[in-house]
Amino acid sequence: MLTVKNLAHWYGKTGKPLYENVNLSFEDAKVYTIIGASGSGKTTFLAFIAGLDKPQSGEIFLDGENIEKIGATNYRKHKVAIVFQQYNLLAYMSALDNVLTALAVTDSEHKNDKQYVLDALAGVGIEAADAKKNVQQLSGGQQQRVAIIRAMLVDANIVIADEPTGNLDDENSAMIVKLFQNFAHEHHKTVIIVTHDTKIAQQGDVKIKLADRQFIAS
Ligand SMILES: Nc1ncnc2c1ncn2[C@@H]1O[C@H](COP(=O)(O)OP(=O)(O)OP(=O)(O)O)[C@@H](O)[C@H]1O
Repeated sequence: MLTVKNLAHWYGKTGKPLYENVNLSFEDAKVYTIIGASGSGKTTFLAFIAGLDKPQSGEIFLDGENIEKIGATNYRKHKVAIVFQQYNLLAYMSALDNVLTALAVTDSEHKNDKQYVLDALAGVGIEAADAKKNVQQLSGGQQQRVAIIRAMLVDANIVIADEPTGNLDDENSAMIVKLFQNFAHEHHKTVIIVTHDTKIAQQGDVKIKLADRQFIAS
C-alpha cells in the first residue's frame, strides 16, 4: 500500500500552495483514477509518488517504509513503473527490444527471455511479426499496449499512468483501461491513472477528484 501523509506543495518561494494536508492511501489490487482541471497539479502529484520529485512537505510510504529510506533510485527501479501519454518507447527499436531493455535492469527471472516477452505482447494482441517491427511502425494503440506491457513485466508494485489514453480513440482507450484493470485485480498491483476523460475516470475502483486544492476520493 502506498500512503501519502500531510503532503503540501507550492512552487516558488512565496507561491500559493497547489494543495496542502493531502492524506491518501492507495491499496493493492485497485485501480485509482485522478481527474482534475488543467493546472490543478495532477502531474506534479504523480511526480511525487513516482519518486521523481519531492514535495515541499509531507511523506510518502510504501508498505510502511518511507520512500526516501527506500532510496529514490531503488524506488524508481524496482517499485514503480510509469506509462506516459506519449508512450515514451525507445525509437528505432522493436517492441520486443523495448520490453527486454527495461527487463534487463531488473531482477526479473525473465530477463533475456524473448519468448516470455513475445507471449506477453501476444496477450495484448501484438503478434510476433509486429513485436519485431520498429515501434514507430505500430499504431498509437499498439505502442501504448507495448508501454503497458513494459510497465507490467518489470514487476513494480505500483503502475502510474499520466493520461495514458490521451492520444487514443474510444476503442483503444477501452482496451487500455481493461488491461490496467486486469493487471491490478489479477496481480494485486496498484494502478494510478491521471485522466481528463470522465468516462475513463468513472472506471476506477476508487475515483479521486482534485478540485479546490483538495483530493476527494469516492
Ligand atoms: N517546475 C515548475 N515550476 C513552477 N510552476 C510549475 C512547475 N511545474 C508545474 N508548475 C505549475 O503548477 C501547476 C500544476 O501543474 P501540473 O502540470 O501538475 O498540473 P496538471 O493538473 O497536471 O495540468 P494538465 O492537466 O494541464 O497537465 C500549474 O499551474 C503549472 O504551471
